[in-house]
Amino acid sequence: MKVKWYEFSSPQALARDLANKVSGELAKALSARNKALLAISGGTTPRLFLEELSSTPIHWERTAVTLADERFVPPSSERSNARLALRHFFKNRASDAEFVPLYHSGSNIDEAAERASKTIAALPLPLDVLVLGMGNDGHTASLFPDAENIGELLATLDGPPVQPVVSEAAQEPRLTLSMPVLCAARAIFLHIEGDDKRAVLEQALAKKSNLPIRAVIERAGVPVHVYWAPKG
Ligand SMILES: O=C1O[C@H](COP(=O)(O)O)[C@@H](O)[C@H](O)[C@H]1O
Repeated sequence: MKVKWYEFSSPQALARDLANKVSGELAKALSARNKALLAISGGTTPRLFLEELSSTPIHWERTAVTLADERFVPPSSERSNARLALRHFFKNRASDAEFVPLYHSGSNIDEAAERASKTIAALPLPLDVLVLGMGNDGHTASLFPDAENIGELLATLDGPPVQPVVSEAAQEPRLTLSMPVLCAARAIFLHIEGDDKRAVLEQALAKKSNLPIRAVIERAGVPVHVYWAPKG
């Protein structure tokens, strides 16, 4: 499988190294093009990394930052990935970056996905850098193993860049970047912490599994850099 492992002794050490790698990739993109595109993940793991990244010295004013996935909740909700990004990333030097949210109010998740797709389609894709997370069930972005449409989500080769997801495990409906958008990123990092997630990922990589994380790694156009540390 196309993965490169990087292990750290603590979440702090991981966060510093990952922030430097991601800002290095963005700096390369910014020297080749006028604008760089970054997609970050939500959940609980990325806080320290986002804090570190926010202080790195690149041309954030020429960088657009979106999310790999979002929960169908407004930014005022504790569960919002946008809220996490606004609190932990869009500050320090990165306060100059442009935020491209996935959340749009709408009467249902399909309508919200259509609106988010228009926003993402207007960006100069592909993503320069994608930083994924992973849940203990092997989901990444909001590609949940138990999603009603998971077969279609993983197999799709084109279509709208943002897809709606309904899954019991996810709690609320979700918006996720599509497989083609995720897998076309020029650089892909997977940030996981703790022995449980390590075991899930190792299993997904070792044997033929249907887990979404494996599907993304298999289809990605570049090797996935796995950043792991024990839980803090
Ligand atoms: O629900 C989500 O879960 C994954 C993993 O989150 P974590 O809390 O276990 O770090 C995350 O990557 C994704 O963006 C988020 O929406």
